[in-house]
Amino acid sequence: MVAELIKGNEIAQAKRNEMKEEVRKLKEGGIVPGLVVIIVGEDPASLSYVRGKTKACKQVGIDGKLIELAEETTEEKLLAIIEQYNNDEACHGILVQLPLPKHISDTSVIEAISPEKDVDGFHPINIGRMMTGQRAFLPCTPFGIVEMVKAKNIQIEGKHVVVIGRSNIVGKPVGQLFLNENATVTYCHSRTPNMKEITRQADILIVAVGKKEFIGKDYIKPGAVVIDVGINRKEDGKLTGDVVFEEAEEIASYLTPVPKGVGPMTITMLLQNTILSAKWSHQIEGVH
Ligand SMILES: Nc1nc(=O)c2c([nH]1)NC[C@@H]1CN(c3ccc(C(=O)N[C@@H](CCC(=O)O)C(=O)O)cc3)C=[N+]21
Repeated sequence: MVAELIKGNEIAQAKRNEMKEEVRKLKEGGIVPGLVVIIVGEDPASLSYVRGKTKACKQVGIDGKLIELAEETTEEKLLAIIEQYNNDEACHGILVQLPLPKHISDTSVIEAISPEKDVDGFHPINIGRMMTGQRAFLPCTPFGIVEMVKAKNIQIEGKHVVVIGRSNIVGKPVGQLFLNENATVTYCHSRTPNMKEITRQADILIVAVGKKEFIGKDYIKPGAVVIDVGINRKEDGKLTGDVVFEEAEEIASYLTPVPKGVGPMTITMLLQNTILSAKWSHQIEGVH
């Protein structure tokens, strides 16, 4: 079997074209969705990611503002800037790029963002709302993964989803979202014995371990759907995932590539959340 690729970049582009139209209509009603992206420090990879985010905003007509702060910026100063945008009606979404410098607490920063502008879906209020099935901003990478599986008309209800990884940003919430879609969900992680025995039961295997080409074909049930969330750089500078692509391709039914898989979906769901936030702030209903 040769797996069919789930091309995140194409699904993302189709969604962005629809969003363009949605934003155009909102603007006719005087609403301009606005996103503020804040980065602290000069890490080149992080800078390139946030520039990608503001470029994507422009593509769909969202007013994207990038704030670049020096590495030495104090936590107090960052919190003051967040407070300024919490109180700015033209701003519907605030994203502070992670990781932050060591002298700034991620938790303090995430909790300082108004839950109504937390388009990353990282605030404990949004995590709680997601868990209890209330209206919430869903975290972008997990949300994008569900959307790309749905775009391929792959059934989720009743399927066994195995998540490898338990980060707050990807692993934990992606399992929750698939549970909300009526899947049976199992989590594996670094302390799981006999991991292969579990992952080989997965109908849908979601790999978010952060280790280059860690998952080979021996972890995959023939015909499984494999979602590779990893982004790692190889010695030759090329990007690769947490899955050995050529091996997974031989055995899976569907597979996401890296790059052009989950990454572009993450950014697209950020745009989606910003548009939703603009609607919700004007009491316009909008669904995920
Ligand atoms: N507050 C916050 N929110 C985030 O959503 C967030 C963050 N911090 N910190 C870093 C991670 C990483 N992340 C990516 C999003 C898209 C691509 C992406 O589009 N990647 C392209 C390739 C890009 C390239 O060529 O380097 C692809 O996979 O095709 C990658 C990485 C969002 N993150």
